[in-house]
Amino acid sequence: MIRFDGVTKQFPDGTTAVDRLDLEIVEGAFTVFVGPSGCGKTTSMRMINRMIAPSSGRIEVDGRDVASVDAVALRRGIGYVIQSAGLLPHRTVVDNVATVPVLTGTSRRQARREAMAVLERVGLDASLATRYPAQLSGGQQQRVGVARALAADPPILLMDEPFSAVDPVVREDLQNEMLRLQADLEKTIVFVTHDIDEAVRLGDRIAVFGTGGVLQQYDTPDRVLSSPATDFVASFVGRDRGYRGLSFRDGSSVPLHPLSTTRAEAATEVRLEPSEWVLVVDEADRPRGWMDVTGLEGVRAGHSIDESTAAGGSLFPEGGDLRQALDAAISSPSGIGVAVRRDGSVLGGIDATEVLAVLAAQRGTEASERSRAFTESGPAAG
Ligand SMILES: Nc1ncnc2c1ncn2[C@@H]1O[C@H](COP(=O)(O)OP(=O)(O)OP(=O)(O)O)[C@@H](O)[C@H]1O
Repeated sequence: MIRFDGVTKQFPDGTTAVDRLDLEIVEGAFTVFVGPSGCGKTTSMRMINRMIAPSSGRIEVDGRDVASVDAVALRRGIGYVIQSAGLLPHRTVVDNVATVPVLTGTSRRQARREAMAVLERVGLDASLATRYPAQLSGGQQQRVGVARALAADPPILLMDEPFSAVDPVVREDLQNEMLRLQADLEKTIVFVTHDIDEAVRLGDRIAVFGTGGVLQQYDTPDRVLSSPATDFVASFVGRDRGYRGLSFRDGSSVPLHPLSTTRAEAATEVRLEPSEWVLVVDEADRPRGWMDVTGLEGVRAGHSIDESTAAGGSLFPEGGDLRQALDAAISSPSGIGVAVRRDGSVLGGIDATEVLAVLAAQRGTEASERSRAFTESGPAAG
């Protein structure tokens, strides 16, 4: 466990970067420090591995004050990943990853063998191992940075904006990889980002920092979105926080309705009223697009299915959440969302108003549970 106890950091020029921080970071949890630029996230993180010393207060790692522990020994148990990956340019990928184990006494051969296994773990092809960092893409360099931090198998991993320099698609890949790794490794991870979406996606717990290094809220992503503790948090998480919060709600009780579908080869046989739509599916029953009367006339006139259908919206995967359900319904040209099985075949149709009814029902249940807890514990107990 990592514990901040009344920690303040004031730099010599008078800037208060972190202001009386109290925080307990749970072992094995993915904790994200989030907030706008300059609010003390990086400073707080760097006080954990003693790269920065607090002006007052105390930081404990596993019950020991970090100020009293040898800094080198402390850092051996704490991996550190930064935005630029921080790789050594004149060493190959495999030797970058093997650096720390070699420094701590593992033979070069053994360290390289282990480095190859870690590279595979972070999703890097073995053929990249002999390249130099400059011969890799930004996303690949970040993976090497993560591999290097993991090579010494530290129980704690600090990650400072590790994915902020890569494009959004690669970034999403890296985030998924991180979630997959963490499910496996269960390290104590502290991750700094200024991107609330990234925080919500990755974190078990989120610490929202505000101006002047004051901690605003420390909570689950769901609670940060649904019950911001301060106006600062509310404005930081943004106007569409309610919609984002839907991704923490189970969509399994959204009603599914039979859908009118047709195979592409039979599309010319379909009968449609002017306001009706039919979902065209392929031979495996997977959606290809929506067709209305105009599209049907097109197919009958010899146009292709792709030319005659409107691309479907996003799909609602079996087992998905309420955000995916609502998005599927409102992004569909027909107004009906399409639910699909794991193999991509059509499962049924979704109505947006029914998704909202499920949300209202879930909220109603939560409200009555809260009021029961309040009555049982008595107003004075809280
Ligand atoms: N060595 C330093 N000397 C003086 N002020 C500093 C120093 N390092 C950081 N600061 C200031 O402390 C405050 C917090 O900085 P910090 O880097 O922790 O913020 P951050 O939330 O991580 O921001 P960013 O996302 O931009 O990195 C800022 O006002 C910054 O300018």
